Amino acid sequence: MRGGTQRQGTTTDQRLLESRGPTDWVHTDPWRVLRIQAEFVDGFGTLAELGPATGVFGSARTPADHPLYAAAEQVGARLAAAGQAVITGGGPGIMEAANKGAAEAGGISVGLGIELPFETGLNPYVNLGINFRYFFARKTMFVKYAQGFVVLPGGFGTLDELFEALTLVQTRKVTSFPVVLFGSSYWSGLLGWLRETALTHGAISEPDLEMFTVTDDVDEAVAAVVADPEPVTPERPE
Ligand SMILES: CC(C)=CCNc1ncnc2c1ncn2[C@@H]1O[C@H](COP(=O)(O)O)[C@@H](O)[C@H]1O
Repeated sequence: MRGGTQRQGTTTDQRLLESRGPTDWVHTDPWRVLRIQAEFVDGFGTLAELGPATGVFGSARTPADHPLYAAAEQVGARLAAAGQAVITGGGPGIMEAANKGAAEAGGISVGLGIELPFETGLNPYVNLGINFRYFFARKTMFVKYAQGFVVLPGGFGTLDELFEALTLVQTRKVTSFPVVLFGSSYWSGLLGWLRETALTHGAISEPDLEMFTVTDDVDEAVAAVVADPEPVTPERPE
């Protein structure tokens, strides 16, 4: 079967060679597939030889004078010192702090940027950057190239990335990622809800709650993702 539609009076190669003319065809879904494909090709090609890496997630809104910015910077620096590349969303706030720590410690500082209507661009501490149009392509890169995650306080974006990692572990799509929740007071409400509501409801099981390390200590956070001696893979109820 042949795909596409023939626009009245023009041919595909004519439209290709036409330098001005309407461009609406470029924006149709079948053509978008090529763009999506290109994002994967670009991402895989750029990151294939990255080596061991940790993802650091957290709020885009944390200001540079906030204690969590300093903590994320230290996390980035210690990860780099331990030979880990640091992968972030390449934006401001916690992402910038982790990239800064990694870059200034001489490490590989990866930023997987995303095109947003309120564009901020990659932060200046990214030394290996890719810009994505599609969140899902970008998220694949996070989970394909990072072997563990340190998640600092954040909003919807951070929660999305955290739960993506946890879902992949829970469903055994990946053997295991060590996941660190940094900032115990920030995460306590969510953890309490998971235990008291989601677990009680039967929506998750006890081992699911053992998938993460909760800490306020930079060294403990880094040790949990770097060493990971006995990664926890939760049992699925039969
Ligand atoms: C000032 C501002 C809002 C800039 C947004 N610029 C961004 N640039 C890159 N990644 C982002 C951005 N916003 C959200 N994200 C993604 O979502 C997470 C943070 O979202 P949030 O602030 O927790 O919900 C980050 O780990 C990142 O991967």
